[in-house]
Amino acid sequence: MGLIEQSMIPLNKAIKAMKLDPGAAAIIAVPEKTTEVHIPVKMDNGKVQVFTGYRCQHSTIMGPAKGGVRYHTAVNMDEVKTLAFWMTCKCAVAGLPYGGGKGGIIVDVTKLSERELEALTRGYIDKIAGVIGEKKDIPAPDMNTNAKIMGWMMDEYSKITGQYEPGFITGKDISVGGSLGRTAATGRGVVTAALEALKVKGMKVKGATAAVQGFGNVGSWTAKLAFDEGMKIVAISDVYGAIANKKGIDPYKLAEYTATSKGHSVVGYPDADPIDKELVLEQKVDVLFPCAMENQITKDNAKKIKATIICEGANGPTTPEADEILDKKGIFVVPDILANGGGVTVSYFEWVQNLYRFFWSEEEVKNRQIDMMVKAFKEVYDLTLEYKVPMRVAAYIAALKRLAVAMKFRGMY
Ligand SMILES: NC(=O)C1=CN([C@@H]2O[C@H](COP(=O)(O)OP(=O)(O)OC[C@H]3O[C@@H](n4cnc5c(N)ncnc54)[C@H](O)[C@@H]3O)[C@@H](O)[C@H]2O)C=CC1
Ligand SMILES: O=C(O)CCC(=O)C(=O)O
Repeated sequence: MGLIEQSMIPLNKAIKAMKLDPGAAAIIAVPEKTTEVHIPVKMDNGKVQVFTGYRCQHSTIMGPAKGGVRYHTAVNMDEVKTLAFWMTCKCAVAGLPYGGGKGGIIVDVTKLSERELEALTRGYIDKIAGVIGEKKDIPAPDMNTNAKIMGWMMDEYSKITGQYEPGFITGKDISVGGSLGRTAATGRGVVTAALEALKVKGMKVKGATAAVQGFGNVGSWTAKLAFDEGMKIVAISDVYGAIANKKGIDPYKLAEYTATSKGHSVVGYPDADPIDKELVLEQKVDVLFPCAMENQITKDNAKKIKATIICEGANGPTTPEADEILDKKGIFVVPDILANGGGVTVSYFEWVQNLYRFFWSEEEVKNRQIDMMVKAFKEVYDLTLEYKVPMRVAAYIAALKRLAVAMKFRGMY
């Protein structure tokens, strides 16, 4: 089954449970606009290489499209469309005045020099400039993109429009209009959601055990902030391998290690033992945080999962077949479109600050983010009780309720 079809399964369950109007359901099932571009880059060896990139605006029903840009070899149009659809639902669950968008380039960033990466980034913006903008579609970071790349994108777009354009992109460095708290925001939201889930399950936070898949932006900040709450991180993986320590891993020390390790990998960290990376998902822990990428928890490994709670930092880490298995096992799953909405929430704060040219303190950003996440969690949890559906379906119901009202008032159905 392709990613788009997979993503329609919980959506259709929500549509059925809430008896959504078929017209509204049909609108939400497809993206508004997709763009494919080809970007020639003069490489350091003097030869030209042409890269393929995408941008998809799934929806602008509730506001401009919003969502990150991914640099990865597995990027394809279906993936970008699905990620954009998830952004529409995520923004609606969080109550943000945005639709959903996403972009990506098929590229292995480890094979590019800094100059090639910058040329590719600027070339991508040149090609998609017509379909993005502060009031149209606002990009942000995703896998293998970061504040430096957002800065190049902002600079290129500002050159194209002939004016300073901080509000066209979020996840920027503070010096060019970024928001305090954005780098840690997705992890902070994931941990906020996990704390709410522990509360619902009547479990203690201090000493609760956790395993984290992925140690990039989302995984590393999830691990650090969970550690700050007193949780014990017993296993962590990345694309290269995994480490475990029953006594707990200090993610701050691990981040110091990965700052200079080969490929910035957790592999070789001296205060833990190496384990098979698949085993991270199978640890007997209170909370499992999948923070890498889609389709990691499948029908093959779901049976072996022993966590009490799964809190999804990544987008789409669990396949629909796995979801059914986890549900039967009674595992409490906090779905991606709720759990990882902290990143786009603080992106929204960044955009607001850019529009006003007035900046908030980190404390203000954090408090507002936590308030919004706790409210969204409660709304979704109440819907699980009302409709007797799992948290994932309840999250789609929360999103569809908002989208349906907006569509109605726009006269779309
Ligand atoms: N950066 C953000 O603000 C947000 C990101 N997300 C999602 O979170 C996930 C991670 O994104 P980032 O942390 O930004 O990316 P990143 O590129 O900073 O980190 C990705 C991490 O996952 C690891 N990884 C990749 N494949 C793996 C595998 N098969 N097994 C174990 N580890 C693997 C990589 O080694 C790296 O440590 C993605 O699904 C992304 O769409 C969701 C919301 C916001
Ligand atoms: O910060 C944003 O605008 C979007 C982050 C993102 O791409 C995501 O939540 O998947």
